[in-house]
Amino acid sequence: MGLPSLKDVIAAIATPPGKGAVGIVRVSGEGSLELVSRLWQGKNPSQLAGGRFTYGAICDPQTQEVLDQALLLVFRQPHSYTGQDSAELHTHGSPAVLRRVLQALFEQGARPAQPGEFTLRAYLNGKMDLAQAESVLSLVEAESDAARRQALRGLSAGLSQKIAHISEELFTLLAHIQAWLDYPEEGVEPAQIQETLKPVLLEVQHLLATAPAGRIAQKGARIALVGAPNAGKSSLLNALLGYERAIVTPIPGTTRDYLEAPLEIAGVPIVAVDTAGVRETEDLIEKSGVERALQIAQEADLVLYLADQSQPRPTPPPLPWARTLMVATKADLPPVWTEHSFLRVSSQTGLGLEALRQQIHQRLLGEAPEGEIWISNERHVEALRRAKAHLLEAMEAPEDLAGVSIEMALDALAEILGKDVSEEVIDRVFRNFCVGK
Ligand SMILES: Nc1nc2c(c(=O)[nH]1)N(C=O)[C@@H](CNc1ccc(C(=O)N[C@@H](CCC(=O)O)C(=O)O)cc1)CN2
Ligand SMILES: Nc1nc2c(ncn2[C@@H]2O[C@H](COP(=O)(O)OP(=O)(O)OP(=O)(O)O)[C@@H](O)[C@H]2O)c(=O)[nH]1
Ligand SMILES: [Mg+2]
Repeated sequence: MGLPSLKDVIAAIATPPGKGAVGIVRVSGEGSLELVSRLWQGKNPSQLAGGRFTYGAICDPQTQEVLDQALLLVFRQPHSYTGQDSAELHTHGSPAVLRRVLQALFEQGARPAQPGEFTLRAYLNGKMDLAQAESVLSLVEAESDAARRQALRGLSAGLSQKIAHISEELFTLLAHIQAWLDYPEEGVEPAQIQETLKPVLLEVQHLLATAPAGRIAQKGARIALVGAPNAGKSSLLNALLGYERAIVTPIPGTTRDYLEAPLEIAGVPIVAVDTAGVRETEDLIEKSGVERALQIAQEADLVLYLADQSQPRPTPPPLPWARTLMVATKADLPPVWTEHSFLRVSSQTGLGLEALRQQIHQRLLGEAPEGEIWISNERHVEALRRAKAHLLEAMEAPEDLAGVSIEMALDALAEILGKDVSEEVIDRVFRNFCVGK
């Protein structure tokens, strides 16, 4: 295995498959401008200023056939995305054109780029750290505004700066401990290990606490609507969606199987799951619907437990209460019971719906402060957990041993930025990229 060579000229189509207004072929590597110039009719790419477009034609050097009229964008190392000489051919966005252009580049000696290889080069050439490269991938995959915001923050080195700051404090402490151990007679004050580590540990814990919100901003959340038959689950689903997705009738037991519908709340993509009303039943179909409902509630990121406040209060089913929002439905009808912990909502009049949306947003993302970096990457979570464990060790350890734990914490933090990581780690990160990125 091993990482691909940095030396080759690599080429790939950077735009998505299919027809588009414009298609882009990316080329990067030492000699890439010279290679492209053999296909280019127009100003000589080797003499173009970096970061500038020029208009011309792409020609097959073997047949002299014009493949397309195009724009050529040139970058000169180190001032490019990859840090190497690079070029982009902006053609008409036709698969037939793009295929031929790529073919001609291969015939001139370029090789197909592997998934993420342009960004891999950017990382290996020091244009970005590993956490930023991962943000590139997150940004490309972002399907919601919340995800886009988070990824962009990571790409702008938000996390990298935080990690660098924490690491600096640890390096300073380490140096102090070393000095104190090495020159005990020089009057070096003993390091205040616990006092120094406490705020650092808090920062790490703070970052870790953003992980659930970060994951939800990135991937979205599943919300289960659960409650007794006729509680108004399907009606609430429809009200949240703004259209009649689920069947609503006055007959208890209308919804028998679960039903999923996508919606967005405050920029977070959500899958709302309407479920069968939970009750004791001998009906085999309904029974498995009820079992499913309870299962879905256990697996959901958030549960809405619905209870009809115009009817005697039902006995609640077993639910993950820490992740459950309690909703009193049919608030337009006179209440038989009231309870402060329940949010009153009417699907019929829309009363309380906005408050419910806010509560949902708050419960899903509330712990993580807006405007700050949120951890959304499992690799980062895992490394931060290790750093935290080593910091806790260091706080317990005698002075002469604390340094070892601090060093291990530093190693874990460095992994996030991709310093001294194995090829396997790098390979695992870039494997998920698309070709051309
Ligand atoms: N056509 C096109 N659009 C694109 C990209 C691209 O590569 N090509 N990008 C890629 O994914 C993103 C933009 N990111 C980029 C980041 C750095 C450089 C770059 O050339 N940086 C140099 C020079 C900067 C300068 O001229 O001031 C550098 O950092 O030294 C280019 C694009 C989004 N849009
Ligand atoms: N007045 C009033 N009636 C409501 C409201 N929400 C639901 N209903 C009525 O309550 C009945 C049951 O509503 P559904 O939404 O089907 O209830 P459900 O919880 O999905 O019921 P199952 O699928 O049987 O478990 C229907 O007749 C609805 O019209 C509300 O906000 N106000
Ligand atoms: Mg229903």
